Amino acid sequence: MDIIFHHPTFNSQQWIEGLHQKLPEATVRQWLPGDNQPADYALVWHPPVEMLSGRSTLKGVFALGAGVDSILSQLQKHPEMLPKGVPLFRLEDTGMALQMQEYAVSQVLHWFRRFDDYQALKQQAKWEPLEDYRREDFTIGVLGAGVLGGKVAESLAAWGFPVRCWSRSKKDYLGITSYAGAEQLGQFLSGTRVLINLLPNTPQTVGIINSELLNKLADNSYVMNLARGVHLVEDDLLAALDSGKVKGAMLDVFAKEPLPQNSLLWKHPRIAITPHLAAVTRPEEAMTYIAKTIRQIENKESPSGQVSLDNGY
Ligand SMILES: NC(=O)C1=CN([C@@H]2O[C@H](COP(=O)(O)OP(=O)(O)OC[C@H]3O[C@@H](n4cnc5c(N)ncnc54)[C@H](O)[C@@H]3O)[C@@H](O)[C@H]2O)C=CC1
Ligand SMILES: O=C(O)C(=O)CO
Repeated sequence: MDIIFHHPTFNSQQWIEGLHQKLPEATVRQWLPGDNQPADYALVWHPPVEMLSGRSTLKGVFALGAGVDSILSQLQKHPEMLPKGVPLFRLEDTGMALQMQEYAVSQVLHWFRRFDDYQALKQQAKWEPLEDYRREDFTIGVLGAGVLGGKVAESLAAWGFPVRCWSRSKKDYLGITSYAGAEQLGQFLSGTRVLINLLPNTPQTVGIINSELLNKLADNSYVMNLARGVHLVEDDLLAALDSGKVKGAMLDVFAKEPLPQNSLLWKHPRIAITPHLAAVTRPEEAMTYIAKTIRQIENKESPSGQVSLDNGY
């Protein structure tokens, strides 16, 4: 079995050795330009078109992340990159859910305990105890309740917050109110105090966090974007912060990354920023999942994690 690997920043040797340990029968090699030798599987992130083009003998392509928007947009321009019938897989959790939970829970608690307000008071050297927020006024809404959003919702419910989620179809997470489809988006937003975005980037979700949506949230709401920058209309967020509708935002992802130096987001006192690291690929867990999936494909079983090209995620 031959496996080719390409990632613009990962340590290829670590992956080649790690995969070989988990799949001793496999020959794993870093793909280099000009290599058109046979391959059964390809592990990729931002692959050059020529790496995959015409490889009709592939049994599977693995994206080395959870979001497949960049590879799907490349495919739109170069459909020959994924020969017909070759399944595309993505990383399902593989250690990312825990990272997302850490990120979301710590920030929600930061807002809930009013540390943002105390930080502002501290700037003025003011000793001023504020009224506590109540959990019942702190409903959390998770946009996109899939592998990551579902786990984030569950971890916040465990802290006693009222939690709701919104997705394409209804979910059955314990203690979480589930809304589905465009027709229930308004209901989901009404009364939501903290909005956490974990949607995939598809034509249906681009620009979803805009003025119209923000205006439907509870007053003094908070926005956390952990999915993709294109989900959020940055100017609309700035306007909602300035009008007072939104009290604070925590952003991990941006329409343009790295976030340009002249972006107004940097300077806004009520926007916190992290450089797209809410959840990163953990090599050990990712390799375990990929090795398991390859074995399932070889045994003609149906593994989970296959991307639906029709749904776009
Ligand atoms: N900031 C970061 O470091 C990271 C960001 N991500 C982002 O998180 C996203 C979510 O990842 P997963 O939970 O693994 O994806 P998933 O595919 O398991 O979940 C997606 C959820 O969104 C819902 N959804 C999709 N289209 C919808 C629509 N039009 N209307 C309503 N609901 C819709 C689905 O029903 C599903 O519940 C990824 O696509 C990626 O963009 C992922 C990993 C790290
Ligand atoms: O896996 C993903 O989709 C990511 O955004 C990783 O940072």
